[in-house]
Amino acid sequence: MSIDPAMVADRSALGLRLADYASMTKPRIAVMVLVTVAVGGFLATGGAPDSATLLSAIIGTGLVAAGASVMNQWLERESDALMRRTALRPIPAGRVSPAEAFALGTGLGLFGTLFLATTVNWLTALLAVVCYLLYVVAYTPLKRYSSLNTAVGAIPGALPAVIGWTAMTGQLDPRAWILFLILFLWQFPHFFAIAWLYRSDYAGAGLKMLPTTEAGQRVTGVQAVAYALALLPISLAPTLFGLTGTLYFWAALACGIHYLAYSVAFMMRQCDQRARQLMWASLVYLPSVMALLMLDLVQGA
Ligand code: HEM
Ligand SMILES: CC(C)=CCC/C(C)=C/CC/C(C)=C/COP(=O)(O)OP(=O)(O)O
Repeated sequence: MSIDPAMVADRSALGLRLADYASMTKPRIAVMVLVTVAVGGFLATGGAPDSATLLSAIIGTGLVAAGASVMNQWLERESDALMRRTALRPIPAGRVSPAEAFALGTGLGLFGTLFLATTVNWLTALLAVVCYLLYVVAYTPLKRYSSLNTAVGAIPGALPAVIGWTAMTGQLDPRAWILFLILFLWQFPHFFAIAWLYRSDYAGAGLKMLPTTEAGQRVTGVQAVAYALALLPISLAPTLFGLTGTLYFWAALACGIHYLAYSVAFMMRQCDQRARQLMWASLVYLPSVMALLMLDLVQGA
């Protein structure tokens, strides 16, 4: 049997296209977002969520978040082309057309919302829509105008935890906002470290981040410390409000001190090396605290 070279070429072209689509959904960030949905679901149910509903919430939110990330890249195709970190993304590199990305981003958003509304509940679908709109319609355009964009972007970054909660209970509960606050505050040192590393890229593309101005550069480290400091007591709130036990309390305290120490080190000497270390510390902190919450909840359930 002979192999048709045209068919092989077609298949590998399709494979490359699907890989491009997948990369536009920012899969590593999406996975972490979905972990926060799961933790929200575990927290709402004392560690014993209905697994079918939670799985539906994870799939649906994943589709909406993926759509939002594609739309973010559709909107930023011109500024992405100007930055070294993003110039090779599928749209600026010319491998995926803007129209195709727009269709994918809106299609995933719509399908994910309908999926959540039919398999989970309407409140959860509504929160996902709010998240999508805040990310795409508020945060992304605001990057051109004000460094306050980070505070706006941190809302859709943190809301998925609340989505996990409402998926399980069908209602909003004040305790769901504890997890929201942990995620909200975590994002500032996370992003200030990243924005420091890419400050000239951002400035060159006309995007306003805290360290893209001299005045902002002077306070980037102080602000990272302020948010890491505020995060410390908030991260202990799950135990203080009776959601988790002492195992979580002490381990979260240790994680918070670790994150704070790297923020302080960056404040004391703002340089690329310490910014990179802080970025890594942020990427250690979040999965650690999420895993600790799960561990404590599952153990206590
Ligand atoms: C204001 C909010 C946020 C901003 C502006 C932001 C920005 C970024 C940027 C630009 C990177 C790429 C760094 C690089 O290429 O070296 C990154 C990495 C990352 N972010 Fe964030 N982020 C935010 C919130 C979040 C949230 C909410 C999560 C998850 C819950 C998250 C998880 C991650 C992860 C896992 C990485 C490393 C993997 C990767 O580079 O794709 N981030 N973030
Ligand atoms: C359910 C739902 C819609 C959830 C949204 C979750 C989500 C994708 C959060 C990400 C938060 C965020 C501001 C990322 C950085 O984008 P960026 O534009 O600064 O990153 P970039 O420069 O790499 O494009």
